Amino acid sequence: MSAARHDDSALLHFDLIVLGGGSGGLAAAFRAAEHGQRVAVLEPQPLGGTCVNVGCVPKKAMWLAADLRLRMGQAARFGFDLPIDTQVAFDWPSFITDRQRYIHMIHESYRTRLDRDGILVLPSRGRLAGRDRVECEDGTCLTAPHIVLAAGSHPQRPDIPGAALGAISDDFFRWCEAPPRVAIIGGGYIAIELAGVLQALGSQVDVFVREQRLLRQADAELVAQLQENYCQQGIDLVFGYGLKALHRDDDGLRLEAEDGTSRGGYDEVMFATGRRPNTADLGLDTVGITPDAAGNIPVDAWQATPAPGVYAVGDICGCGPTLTPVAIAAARRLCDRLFGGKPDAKLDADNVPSVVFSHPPLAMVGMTEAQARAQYGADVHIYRSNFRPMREALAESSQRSLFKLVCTGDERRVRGIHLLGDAADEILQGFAVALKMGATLDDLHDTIAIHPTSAEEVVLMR
Ligand SMILES: Cc1cc2nc3c(=O)[nH]c(=O)nc-3n(C[C@H](O)[C@H](O)[C@H](O)COP(=O)(O)OP(=O)(O)OC[C@H]3O[C@@H](n4cnc5c(N)ncnc54)[C@H](O)[C@@H]3O)c2cc1C
Ligand SMILES: NC(=O)c1ccc[n+]([C@@H]2O[C@H](COP(=O)([O-])OP(=O)(O)OC[C@H]3O[C@@H](n4cnc5c(N)ncnc54)[C@H](O)[C@@H]3O)[C@@H](O)[C@H]2O)c1
Repeated sequence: MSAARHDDSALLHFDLIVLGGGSGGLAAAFRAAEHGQRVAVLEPQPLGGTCVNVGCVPKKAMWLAADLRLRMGQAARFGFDLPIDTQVAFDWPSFITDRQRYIHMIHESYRTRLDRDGILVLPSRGRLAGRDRVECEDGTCLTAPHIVLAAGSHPQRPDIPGAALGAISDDFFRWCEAPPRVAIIGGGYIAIELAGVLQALGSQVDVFVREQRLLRQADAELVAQLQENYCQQGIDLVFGYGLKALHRDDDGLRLEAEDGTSRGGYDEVMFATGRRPNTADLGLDTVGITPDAAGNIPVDAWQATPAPGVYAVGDICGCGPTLTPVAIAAARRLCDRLFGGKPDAKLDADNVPSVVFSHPPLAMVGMTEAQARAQYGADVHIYRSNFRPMREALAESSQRSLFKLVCTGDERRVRGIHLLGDAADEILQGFAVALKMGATLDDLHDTIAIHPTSAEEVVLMR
């Protein structure tokens, strides 16, 4: 904290206090400081929260390693002197050192920027002690007219006997090798992403899903193609599975199903069964905030909680998809509104693009076919391209890509773009802008294709 900006008499009084130094909290702090505000951030863990420490960043690093492994398996087909489907040894501990060095650089850059902007960071949990007051673990009290709750969420284990024997995604980032046999419980983002990484890096992965399909929020046709690709990669997908209990026996970990069957021999069982907001011991009762049944802090469209002056952003309020850029966007807009003279600034949670970092990645923005049919009935027009990308064809792999446009009306307004395939994670961002601007199929067709790419399929679909 710069002495020039905070004299002793005002040391404990701020314009804004932020609880949580993750994606949303840091974005709020930086934006408020840009607007000349005196800001304090309370964060008991390493800076950056879930995304930087046990989420997006280390996950993407592992995904990149897994992707490289899969590509190396194809190298012989491209003339390299390597056996077909080669399993080059992967030094997991050495990669973790590099991964953590990269994460350390992010911590350092945050620290530099916080110091530069005169933001006070206290390594403490915070607890509301009134509408304008926050208490630190050592009893220090800070006051401010504005408080932002950005304390995030944590992985949730199901309430079954033996649940404590299972790992959660936080544990995955501490592993130093691929366990030979892994069972993953859940069919959402985390289950799919970690299944792909582990299988590529040497584990035999079985995924047990309560529903009859993976990824309930994604378009059903793309999910069917992804399921086929995963099966070809050797991942065993078990649908309609109700887990009753988890035991350890001589063979390792054993799953007991509700239908009486059991499967054992697992070295690790990982729960990827959703997350719950971090609202325990936040002092919400002192300001009259009651979380909803899912544990989310209630907020209106302006991130305001029922307590005047207290706001919430990110996973803790679950408004919009629980994604890093959503938490950041909500925080920046809130601070632009409170301190930046932009009275209309608020999060627009419609048409948020997102990517599941599967192998290959699945990218989506806007409506699925099912959502469009529910809203527009028969006036929905689907365009699709199911193809084998050049790399897979050259490598004689049967992995396929599926790109799909969901359009409505005579003008064929693009309502949804769904891409499963190599580089879909990088392709979608620009097309998401087009969708948000109201592009029609003709607009896509009027754009000259970039050849030869997978991306050109988006402007060539008929
Ligand atoms: C495995 C995994 C992979 C993910 N991958 C992606 C991805 O690829 N792309 C994407 O967009 N999103 C991804 N996400 C989701 C993304 O990480 C979250 O949506 C995002 O981090 C939420 O930001 P937040 O600021 O709300 O919370 P967080 O980033 O979790 O920050 C909350 C912070 O608050 C702190 N805190 C808790 N209690 C208190 C307290 N009482 N006082 C002070 N501080 C407190 C915590 O220590 C934490 O640092 C992933 C999540 C996981 C788990
Ligand atoms: N690439 C990304 O952007 C990315 C990656 C990871 C996580 N995230 C975010 O983090 C959130 C949390 O991820 P997640 O995968 O934990 O949650 P999720 O909500 O995506 O999926 C949870 C899965 O667990 C299942 N489940 C829940 N309770 C269960 C139980 N008792 N028994 C069996 N199955 C159960 C659900 O049916 C679902 O399939 C995501 O929704 C997403 O917003 C994003």
